[in-house]
Amino acid sequence: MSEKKQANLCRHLIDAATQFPTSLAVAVQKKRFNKLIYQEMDFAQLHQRSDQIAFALNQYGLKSGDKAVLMVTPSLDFFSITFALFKAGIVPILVDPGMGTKNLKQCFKEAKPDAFIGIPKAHFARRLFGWGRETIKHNITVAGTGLWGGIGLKALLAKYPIQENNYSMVKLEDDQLAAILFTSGSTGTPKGVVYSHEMFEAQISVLKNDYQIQHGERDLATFPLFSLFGPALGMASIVPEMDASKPITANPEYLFEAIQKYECSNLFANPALIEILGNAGNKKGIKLATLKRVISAGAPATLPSLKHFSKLLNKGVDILNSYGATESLPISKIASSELLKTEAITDTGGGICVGEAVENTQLAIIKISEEPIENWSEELTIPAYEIGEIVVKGPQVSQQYYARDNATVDSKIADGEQSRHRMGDLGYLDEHGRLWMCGRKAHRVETVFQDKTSTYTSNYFSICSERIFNTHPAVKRSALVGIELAEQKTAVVCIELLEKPTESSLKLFNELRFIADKHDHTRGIKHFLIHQGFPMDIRHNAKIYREKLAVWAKSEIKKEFNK
Ligand SMILES: Nc1ncnc2c1ncn2[C@@H]1O[C@H](COP(=O)(O)OP(=O)(O)OP(=O)(O)O)[C@@H](O)[C@H]1O
Repeated sequence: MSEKKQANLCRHLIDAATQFPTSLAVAVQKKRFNKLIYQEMDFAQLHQRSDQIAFALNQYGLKSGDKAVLMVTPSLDFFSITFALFKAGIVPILVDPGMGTKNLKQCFKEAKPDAFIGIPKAHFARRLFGWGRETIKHNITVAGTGLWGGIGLKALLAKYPIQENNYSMVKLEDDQLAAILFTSGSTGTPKGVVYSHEMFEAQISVLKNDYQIQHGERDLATFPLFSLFGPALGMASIVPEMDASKPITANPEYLFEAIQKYECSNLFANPALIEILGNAGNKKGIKLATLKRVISAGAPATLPSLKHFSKLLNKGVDILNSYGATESLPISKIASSELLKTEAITDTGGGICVGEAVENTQLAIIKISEEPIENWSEELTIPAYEIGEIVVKGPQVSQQYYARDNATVDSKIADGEQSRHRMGDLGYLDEHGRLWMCGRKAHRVETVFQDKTSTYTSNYFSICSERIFNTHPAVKRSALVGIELAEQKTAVVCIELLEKPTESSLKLFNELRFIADKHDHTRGIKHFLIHQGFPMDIRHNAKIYREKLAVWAKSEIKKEFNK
């Protein structure tokens, strides 16, 4: 049973501020007139400033249980405000601005925020698009004035100064709503994931025990949510000058400088950024000798880019590839040295190995289905090596979506006090208990072919089949989509080429058909199309918008048939 009203992850910040008040907690890199400058804050300052903000927010009328959209770029204020919200029991609503204005509007409609805390640009968009118009009562502008209809943070703090620094932090029940984090929406409208302090505590514990993060470390934090864990672990978060919602636009030089200046021991980055840093670093012969650990998360890793990036690291330093989702972060991990040994399996259709479960986490695979499952039973599990839907149970697993009862019913399975979460991802477990990821459930293509005498069915999985075609030397990446053709579901593979084609694509397609026929996971795939540049998510540059691609593929195939 959950303990009564004891939970607040800020207890870790208070511990750090007591034990090592003058250690660096946050450093933010900024570009000013062609120069990189740094703003810093120690643990005592972060604790004090978040107390001041929490107090002022309460005086301004915000109370525990209220919800506040937070659209502030990573900065000293971002850290202070986030910890202030947690201290005051105000629920931060965190969205990825990269998801687009239409999705954002829908998120705010569902989350019903009471307050909006943002930089001027965010307030401008709020007013322009009418975000949260129905419910927002308080507006606070960070790094700007109250021109936007509310109050500036500076003015707020001047108006309500805390008397003595003794803000009494709100404590919640373990499973009470602490934050709402929206998914990135690669398979539909983003969903608000309900976070509790118990989930945050479990994540902190995994970072300490599975990832061995220790007090005194310094992390180059390229992802805002992860950067918040730094101070909770006694680790300094070094935030580089970059747009965190578009990591692929980051300037590698800035990141290298920050790592070197602060002698960072940890780097947290998504696979797209790892690729960019690897390319730039190898060109310049850079060595990142202080890094002891690199954590890659958020999207499937590509093995060539891991190999490339590893050349910048000291011998023996691993890139830890983490698998998880907003609903459960992390679930499993595998070190690059292990992952590279699995390359041959991936290249022949065996999926990507995402490693073993992190502490206190149970993995299971169930039969693929779209039907809700009310109650868990061990009988639902299927044997090792059989591909099905990945199901996860553990203290870091969110128990529900916010205001999305249908999505909750579709993805949670009651199992005692905790629900299991259906990941919407397909995969299998091997005999060592390692998890292999085969693609998203929504991206599988089930084809049925009927002739006069028989019916033939084939199931194609995105990661399994694409990694096979990606081995062709001309292919940069590929994307499997399903289209209706003559009333039959047909698998089509779209191809992005490494270089502009010099000859007819007929030869390439024949070679790809030959490859397809050699492997169980691709046998029967006959349709290929060349695409100039897939529609991708801007955060990861790894998640292909297949729904859009399928519409394009259908029209292209039709054109070919009509020729
Ligand atoms: N290491 C990894 N290897 C392979 N896939 C990964 C890895 N890490 C994350 N993923 C993919 O990313 C998904 C989680 O992403 P996220 O929580 O941002 O939401 P989303 O799936 O992009 O959005 P939505 O759920 O709204 O469609 C996982 O379910 C999985 O498909």
